[in-house]
Amino acid sequence: MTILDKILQQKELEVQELKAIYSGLEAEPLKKRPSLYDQFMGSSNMNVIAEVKRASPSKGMINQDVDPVAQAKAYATAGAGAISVLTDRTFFKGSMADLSAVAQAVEVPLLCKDFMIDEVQIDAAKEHGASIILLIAAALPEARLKELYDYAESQELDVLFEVHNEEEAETALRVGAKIVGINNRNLKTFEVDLAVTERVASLLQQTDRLLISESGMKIAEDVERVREAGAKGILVGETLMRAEDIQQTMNNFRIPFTKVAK
Ligand SMILES: O=C(O)c1ccccc1NCC(=O)[C@H](O)[C@H](O)COP(=O)(O)O
Repeated sequence: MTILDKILQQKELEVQELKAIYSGLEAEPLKKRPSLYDQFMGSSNMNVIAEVKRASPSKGMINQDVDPVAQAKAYATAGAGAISVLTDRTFFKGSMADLSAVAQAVEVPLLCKDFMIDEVQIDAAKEHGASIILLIAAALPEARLKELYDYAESQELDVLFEVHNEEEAETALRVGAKIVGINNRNLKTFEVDLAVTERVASLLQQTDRLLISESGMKIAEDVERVREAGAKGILVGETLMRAEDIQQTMNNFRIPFTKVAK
């Protein structure tokens, strides 16, 4: 069984618990946030989705004792275009409480980073202040992805639709995803390779589609590589969580889209 299978098995249990809490509840967002899509498409610099990530299956503990609010405020001050909060407890040591606390502290678009398999998780994400949810192509059959995509849109949430290979990119196209995250990390083997963005982005080039390259960004050269492939945004967890100087790291990543004469 892969780690993704184990995570999804755990999500089945969590969904049962959430259904007991959320049945019949009409979720309201805590506050209106700017659209991730509009903001990133209109930007002249690489956009960063900065992630609050305490731990992960591939790296173990990253920063378990982080104050998510202080971290998110530091990200926003440093110029993050959006913030991602990992809310999975079992494998990433996050929580919905982290999401709520961050939602009250920052104004930027906010991603509930979890493994969505049911509408009730989307309700919970919205209720805790998220303006974006994640759908992972590898996690569900296409018909179910489409249902959840449409449900999230009906709730006025943006969807980051995550793919890792050409086949999943085709799924993203058929689902009609406007914002596609290309994850450089293979969620089954943990291998990280920026060539994934270069390969998969070529199938998704369309002027009105927003491409985000996810995972494995460490230095400015990594960001230049995915910019060349067509990414308008990057999703960064570990490097920012370990950064001694968040502002400096963010400045290194927020490279311009037009080449600057030297
Ligand atoms: O990060 C993991 O180990 C992981 C394992 C299994 C499923 C998902 C996983 N991570 C989620 C992510 O995609 C990353 O948190 C995100 O893209 C940031 O990656 P990084 O900058 O490399 O921390």
